[in-house]
Amino acid sequence: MNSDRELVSPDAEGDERLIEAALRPRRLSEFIGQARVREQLSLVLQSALLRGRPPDHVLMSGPPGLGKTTLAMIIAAELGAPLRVTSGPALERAGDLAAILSTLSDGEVLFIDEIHRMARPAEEMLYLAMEDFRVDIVVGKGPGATAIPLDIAPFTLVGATTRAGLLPAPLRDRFGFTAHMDFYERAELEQVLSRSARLLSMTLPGEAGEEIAGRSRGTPRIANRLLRRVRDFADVRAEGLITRDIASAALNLYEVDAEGLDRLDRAVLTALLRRFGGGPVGLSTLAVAVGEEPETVEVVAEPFLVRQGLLARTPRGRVATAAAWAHFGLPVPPGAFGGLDEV
Ligand SMILES: Nc1ncnc2c1ncn2[C@@H]1O[C@H](COP(=O)(O)OP(=O)(O)OP(=O)(O)O)[C@@H](O)[C@H]1O
Repeated sequence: MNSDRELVSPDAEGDERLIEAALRPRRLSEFIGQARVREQLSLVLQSALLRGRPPDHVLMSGPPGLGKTTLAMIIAAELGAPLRVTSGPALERAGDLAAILSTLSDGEVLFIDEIHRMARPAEEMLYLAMEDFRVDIVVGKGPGATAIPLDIAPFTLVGATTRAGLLPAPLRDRFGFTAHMDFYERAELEQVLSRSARLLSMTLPGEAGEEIAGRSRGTPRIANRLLRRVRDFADVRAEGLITRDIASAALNLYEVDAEGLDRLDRAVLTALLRRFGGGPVGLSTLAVAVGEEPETVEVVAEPFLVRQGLLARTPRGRVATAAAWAHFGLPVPPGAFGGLDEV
């Protein structure tokens, strides 16, 4: 059975990947929300089609589960180009990347997920490939090593990262367009849910969709996952009938709270409030307190907590806001907020 962490985790695993594939929008016009990114991207793609040239390289940044992979697939579909998919951690050596780059076809879209986790030598090879559509294949070792230049087909790189700040400037600068993906509004998630319900042949009344959307952590992947748990609950306990109350009972059962906070979000806030008096406290100290890697706390939990106005990142460390104290029904102690009246 799923733990609440798995249920609201923004990462997809196993069978979920298959269901996700079925629910993915295929064209830009079907993609819900992210209006600004959609419009910007549409211009980049249309002008490339007009010129008959591959568009500039595209970087997408933002928390997991917001649709970066979906958009990469859409870019290829809109261009009518083939898509090659890889990820930063798979590119350990320059040779791994060279093998892909040298077999790209004209105009192909190369999607590198988690591009900030690519090994350094591969990254350096990518600079030249992005700029000049060329790679230098190094033959031999030591002083006798020679670089043999190899032309590659013009391609479009689509990179995705949850941590744009970790990308070295020379790599970041080689992208002609950066799409900043943000958490979805509740109304947008309602649209995602009603589209998914239609594709899954479910009847989802608006009020029930509203309830699920409000608990989806601003993330389409989580919305789709909660929808399936509500369907399970309705099938077993309510003869398949979904109402707001049934959705709410199902989500309570799975311990998804009214703001959609997951186990990690709650652990981070509880540690911050109870162990560190609301902060300020450094990221690594906070991460140790919840038994997670600092990167997980920073990438997975914090962006949503900041967006919900529950946590602030300050130069002196992480600070819980008045709303965080209120969320847990705790009184704000004197001297809270680390002396900052901003929060
Ligand atoms: N704008 C959207 N409209 C409808 N569904 C969406 C949208 N964005 C994402 N989804 C749904 O959410 C799921 C997750 O999206 P996707 O895999 O593209 O996220 P991601 O940002 O690439 O996450 P990760 O980086 O973890 O792979 C997809 O299956 C898709 O069904």
